[in-house]
Amino acid sequence: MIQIEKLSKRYGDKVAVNDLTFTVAPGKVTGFLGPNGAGKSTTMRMVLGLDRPSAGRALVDGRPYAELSQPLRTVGALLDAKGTHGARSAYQHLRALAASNGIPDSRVGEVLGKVGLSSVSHQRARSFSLGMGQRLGIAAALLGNPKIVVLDEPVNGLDPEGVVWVRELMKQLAADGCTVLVSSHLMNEMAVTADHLVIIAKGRLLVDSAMKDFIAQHSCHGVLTRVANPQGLQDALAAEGIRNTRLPDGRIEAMEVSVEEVGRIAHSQQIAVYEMAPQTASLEEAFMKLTSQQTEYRAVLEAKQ
Ligand SMILES: Nc1ncnc2c1ncn2[C@@H]1O[C@H](COP(=O)(O)OP(=O)(O)OP(=O)(O)O)[C@@H](O)[C@H]1O
Repeated sequence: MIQIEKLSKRYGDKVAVNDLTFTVAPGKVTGFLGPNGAGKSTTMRMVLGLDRPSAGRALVDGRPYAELSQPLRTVGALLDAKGTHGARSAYQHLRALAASNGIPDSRVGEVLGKVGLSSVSHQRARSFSLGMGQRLGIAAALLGNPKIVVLDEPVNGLDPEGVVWVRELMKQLAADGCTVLVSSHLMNEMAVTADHLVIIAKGRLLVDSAMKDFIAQHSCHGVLTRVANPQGLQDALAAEGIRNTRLPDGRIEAMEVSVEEVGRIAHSQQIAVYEMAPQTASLEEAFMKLTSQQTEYRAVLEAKQ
């Protein structure tokens, strides 16, 4: 388990993390989301003892990271994929990490196989692509067979096959009882990976909820329909208690209803239907809406003259 308790971090005048409290439970993948500059990496760095909190504390397995005697055996982390010694081979890099944490050499070959780098294990890490570097970082995180895994943007730079692999790996770790904290910018990716969701913006907690509750609350379904008699359809929908609006182009948007239901209602009124399309507001949109007022860095598109 990871416990974040009233955690804050200031850099001079800048408050990067602001009075954050949440718990990351075992047996689940917890997605940690927020826009650029929200404070995700800073929080993870404090969990891993790489940054000192200005206030509050972060506990790993009930203790601050600094008090763990063989930390890689308790918590594995992927923070910066370029954090490897470029002149070393993948094998040498992992062997050095294993030696400093009392982990047998045999484990190095195992994790290299697990992340698919066995065939390049003697190449210098410097020659690795971004995706291979991510795989090596994940191998390092898994080296000590830890019960807690912290991954900062693990799918960054991975090809689609790699993205699916990381997703399955995290689910497997959670199924084995591990505590998995994974940061991302991508709400849709988290929706299919994480069981629990923590969203922060400007260092503050916005959402701490089961993923299924967040999805139920924020993905709204509707149907867009073009018919011969818009007013007739609107009246019929309203008579069945279905919220709807007429768009400027005359199409009817019905909320929280299926295509089949709207089709049945139109048919019952003998209204000719020319077009129907299901509408789903994406979770990505919900995430952007939630964080839009809280975004630290936003690109400004210049209007065309
Ligand atoms: N060492 C530092 N010195 C000064 N400011 C910092 C430092 N590290 C982070 N910050 C600032 O703290 C804020 C939070 O940064 P952080 O990297 O934790 O955000 P993030 O959510 O991980 O962002 P991203 O998604 O872009 O990686 C940012 O405004 C950042 O500029």
